[in-house]
Amino acid sequence: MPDDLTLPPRPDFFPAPGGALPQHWSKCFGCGDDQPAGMAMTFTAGEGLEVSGRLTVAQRYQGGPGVIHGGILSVAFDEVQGMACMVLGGPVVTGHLEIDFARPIPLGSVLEFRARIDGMVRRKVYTSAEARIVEGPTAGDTVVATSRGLFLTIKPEHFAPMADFVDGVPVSPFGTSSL
Ligand SMILES: CCCCCCCCCCCCCC(=O)SCCNC(=O)CCNC(=O)[C@H](O)C(C)(C)COP(=O)(O)OP(=O)(O)OC[C@H]1O[C@@H](n2cnc3c(N)ncnc32)[C@H](O)[C@@H]1OP(=O)(O)O
Repeated sequence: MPDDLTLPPRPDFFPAPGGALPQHWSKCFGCGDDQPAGMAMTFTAGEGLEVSGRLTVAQRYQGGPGVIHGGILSVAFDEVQGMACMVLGGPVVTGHLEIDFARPIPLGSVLEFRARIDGMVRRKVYTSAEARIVEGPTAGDTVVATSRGLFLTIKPEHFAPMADFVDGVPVSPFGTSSL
């Protein structure tokens, strides 16, 4: 990470710690409630710049026998770190995402993710996150996976070339941007 990072303020529009975060897009595969094939993750504001997310590891997320697929875990980390960027009040996209898979995660587990912005420079937003199993046979305080992300703030026009392919009507979660 660069040395000259700054941290954004926590804005007034952001929910108080423990408050639910709105979906960023109802059709999102990770969190949308209008996406039947999706992962239906839910998110809560934490202290400071932290957010937490929950994922129930459904049978259909199986990769190796009995365990979560690594790609599904990657989606969850992408999503929770993207949601941590919600404090910025405008859209971001993932530029880089890395995951360390530390422990097997059995199907049926409930995972809790915690993520935060570690710093920003220009349009680059550096994030990190970790996951623990909070329900299931191997639940405990052990960190089962960690991630680092780089998100880029974008102008709403970023998605304009995709207008012909959108399934649904995007809206701004806090009314702070056109996405
Ligand atoms: C309230 C509002 C709600 C919002 C809610 C959001 C929730 C979201 C939750 C959703 C979760 C799901 C989210 C998803 O899944 S988002 C879907 C997956 N991601 C994408 O589709 C993004 C595709 N990529 C692009 O569009 C462009 O490449 C982007 C926009 C990322 C950059 O192209 P752009 O032309 O704009 O920028 P630039 O090239 O001038 O680069 C600018 C700076 O960035 C640095 N750089 C760039 N790439 C990388 C890299 N890979 N590693 C390291 N550094 C990188 C670069 O060196 C430069 O640095 P510097 O010169 O300044 O030092």
